[in-house]
Amino acid sequence: MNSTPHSRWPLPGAQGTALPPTPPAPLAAHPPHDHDHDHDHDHDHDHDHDHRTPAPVASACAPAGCGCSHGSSHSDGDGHGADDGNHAGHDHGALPGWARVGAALALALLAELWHLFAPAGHTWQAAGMALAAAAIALSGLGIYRSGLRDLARLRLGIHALMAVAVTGAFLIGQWPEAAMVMALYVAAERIEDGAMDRARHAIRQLLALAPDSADMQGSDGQFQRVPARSVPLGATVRIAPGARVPLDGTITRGHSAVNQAPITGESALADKGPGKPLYAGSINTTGELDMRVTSAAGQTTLDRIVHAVEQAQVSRAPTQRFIDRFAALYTPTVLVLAVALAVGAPLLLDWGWRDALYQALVLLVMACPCALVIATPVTVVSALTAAARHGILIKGGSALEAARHLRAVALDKTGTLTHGQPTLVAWQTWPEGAASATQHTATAQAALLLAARSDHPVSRAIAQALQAGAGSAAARHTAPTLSADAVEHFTALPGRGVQGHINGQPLVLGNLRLVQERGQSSPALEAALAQHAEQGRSVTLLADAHGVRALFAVADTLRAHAPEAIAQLQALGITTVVLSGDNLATVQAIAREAGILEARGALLPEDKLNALAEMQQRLGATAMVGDGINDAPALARADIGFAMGGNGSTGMAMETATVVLMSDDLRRVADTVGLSRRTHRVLWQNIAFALGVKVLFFGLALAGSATLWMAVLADMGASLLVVANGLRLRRWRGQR
Ligand SMILES: Nc1ncnc2c1ncn2[C@@H]1O[C@H](COP(=O)(O)OP(=O)(O)OP(=O)(O)O)[C@@H](O)[C@H]1O
Ligand SMILES: [Zn+2]
Repeated sequence: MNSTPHSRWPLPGAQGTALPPTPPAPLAAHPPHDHDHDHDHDHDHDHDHDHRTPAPVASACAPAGCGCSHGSSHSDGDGHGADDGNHAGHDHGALPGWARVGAALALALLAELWHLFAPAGHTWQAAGMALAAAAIALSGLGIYRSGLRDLARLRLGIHALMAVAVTGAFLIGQWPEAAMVMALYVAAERIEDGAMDRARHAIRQLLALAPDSADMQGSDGQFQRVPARSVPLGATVRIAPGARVPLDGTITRGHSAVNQAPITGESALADKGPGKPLYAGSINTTGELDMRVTSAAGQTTLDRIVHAVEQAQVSRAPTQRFIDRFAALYTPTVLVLAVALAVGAPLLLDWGWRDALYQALVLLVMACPCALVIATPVTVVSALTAAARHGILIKGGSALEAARHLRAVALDKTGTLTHGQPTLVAWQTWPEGAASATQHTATAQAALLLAARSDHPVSRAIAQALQAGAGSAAARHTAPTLSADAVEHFTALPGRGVQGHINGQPLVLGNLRLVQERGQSSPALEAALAQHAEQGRSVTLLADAHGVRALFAVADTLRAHAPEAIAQLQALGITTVVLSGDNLATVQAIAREAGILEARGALLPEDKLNALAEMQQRLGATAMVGDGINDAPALARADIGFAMGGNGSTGMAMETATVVLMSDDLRRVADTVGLSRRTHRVLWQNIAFALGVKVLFFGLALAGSATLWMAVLADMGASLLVVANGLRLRRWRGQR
C-alpha cells in the first residue's frame, strides 16, 4: 500500500514483469520527440525505436526476410538484435520519399502510354525503355541494393524477388510493366509503412493530453507559468478549473470533480480533495486545485502507460509468430513453384518460354507475403491501443490473444471485490467486560502502535480509527510519548498479521489463524468472531503472551460494479471463484453479495497459488484478479494476471500482472475477454483474406492469365484492406 501515485505503478520492464527487458533509455530521454506526433514523423520515430528496443519493433517481417513495409523492410532478418544501429539507416535507404515515388509512378504511366501509342521504330522504342528504366531507378534503387545484399547472403528476401522479377520483365520486353510494378510496389510499401507507424504511435497521442506548461509556485509564493519539464518534484502547481493536469501530484488545496479518462478510460467524474492523487492528462472541471508534484515530466502515470503499451507492441503475439513461421516457408515455396513453372510449362504444357517466364515472374511478385505479414501487427497494436484508452493496460500481445481462452477467473477479496478500504466498525477488549478503563486505553494504545506500523488495509483501518479516538480522548498527552519507536522487533507475519514488542512485552495483532496457532483460541472467542464474519466483517485480534486482549472488526464495501462484472463473466461461460486470505465465513458473505458461488478463505499466499493451480487443472485457463502482495505469486502463475491499478493497489501486484485495470473496474475483465475474441476474429479475417487473394492469383498465373501489375495491385489492395480492417479495432469501446 503505497500512497503516492508514482510509487505504485507497474514499472515496465522491471523484474518479474511479462514485458521484455527495458531498454536503457527511458521515455524521459526523448522529451522533444514525445510531443511532435502530428506531422510526418516516420523517420524520427523509427530511429527512436531502433535504439530503444532490443527486438525488431513490432516488425512484421518474417525471418525469411519479407521486405514488407512497417518502416523496417528488414531484409536482414536475423540481424535485428545484433546490428540495430545500422539497419535503421539501411531501412530508410530502401524506400524513397513520396516525391520520388510519385515521379516514378508518373514516368511508369508515361512509359505505358508510350508503349501503346508511340510509333514503332528503334529510336522510339529505346526512348520508351529509357522512360521505364528511369522510373525503376527512381523508385527501386533501394530495393535493388537490399535485394542484392540478400542474394549475396543467400537469403530470399522479397526485395531480391522483386529485383529479379522487375529485371526479368524488363528483359523479356515488358518494360512498361516492369516500371509500373516497381513504382506500385514501392508506393504500396510506403502506404503500409505509414499505416503501421500510425497504428503504433496512436498511443502517443495520449501524451499530448498533458500540457507542456504548468503554473508553478515560486519562492515568492507567486504562481508562474513554466515548462512542465522544469517543474521539480515537490513543487506546488496550480490547476485552474477547465485546465488539464500537467504532472502527477497530490492535492494540497481545493476540491473539484476530475475527469481521469486518459488514465482510467472512465469519463465519469471523480470528486477529489486534499490528499487525493491527480494524474497528468486529467481534466480539472469545477474548482481550482493546488497539488504537490509527485512525478517529474516523462515519469508520470500517463508516460508509463504509453511506455508500457509501446513495450507490449514489441513483444510478438502468438498469431504473429505463427504467421512469421508461415511466411518463412511461403516465400521459398512460391519461388520453387515459379522456377518449376518457367521450366516445366514450356516442356510439359507447350507454353511459349516467354509466356512461361512471364507467369513465373508473376509468381515471384506473389511470393511477397505482405498483406499476410502486416495483418497481425496492425490488428494487435490497434487492439492494445484501444484497450489502453479504456483503462486496460495489456502488457503484451500474448495476453491479448490468450484472454479469449479463459475458462475461469479467480478473484481476490480485499481490494479487488471490495474497495480495499475497510473501516473499523466495532472493537472490544477480551474477555468481555473484564478490562478496567486504564486497561482499555492501554490495549487501544498497543493495537494502535502495532497497526500503525503496517500497510495492510486491515491494520490501516484499525490505526486510523484508534488514532482518531486517541486524538480526542484524555489519552492525548500520552500518545506522543509512545511514538512509533515504542515498538521493537516489529515483524509482519504474512497472511496472519504483525508482531512486535511494546515495553518489553511481546504482542501480536492478527487473525484467528494466528491466535489458533498460538493455542490462544477458545469456543467463546470463535463464536464472537462468527457473528462478525456472517456480516462480511474481518476480525483481527490483539494477543499478548497470556491470551487474547482485544477484538477488532473491520468492514469493507463491495465495489459497485462487482455483481455486474461477475454476471458478465458468467454470461461468457467463465467460472468465478474468490480466493482470500481472510477467514472463510467472511469471504463467503462477500462472495454471496457479489454473486460468486465458490469461495475459498484463510489462504496464505502459497495456498492462493495452489488453489489457482487446482483451478487451472479442473477448469482450464484461469485468470487471477488481485491487488495485494499476497496475490503476486498467483498473478504470476495465472494464465493472465489482472492487477487493480487504481487507488490502493500495490506496485508488486501491478508489476507481476500481465494486465493492469487502471480504473479498478472489474467489468474490464469481461471487456478484455471480449476484445480478445474480437481481435481473434479480425486476425483470422485478415489472414483468410490475404491468403485468398494469393490463392486466386495462383490460379490465374497457372492458367496463364495473370499480369504482373495485377499481382502487385492485388498485393497492395489486400495489404490496404487488411490494414484498414485491423485499424478498425482502434475504435473498440468495450461493453458500454
Ligand atoms: N498487517 C496486518 N495487520 C492486520 N491483520 C493482518 C495483517 N496481515 C494479515 N492480516 C490478517 O490476515 C488475513 C489475511 O491477510 P492477507 O493479506 O493474506 O489477505 P487479505 O489481503 O486480507 O485478503 P485478500 O486475500 O482477500 O486480499 C487478513 O484478513 C487479516 O485478518
Ligand atoms: Zn508486399
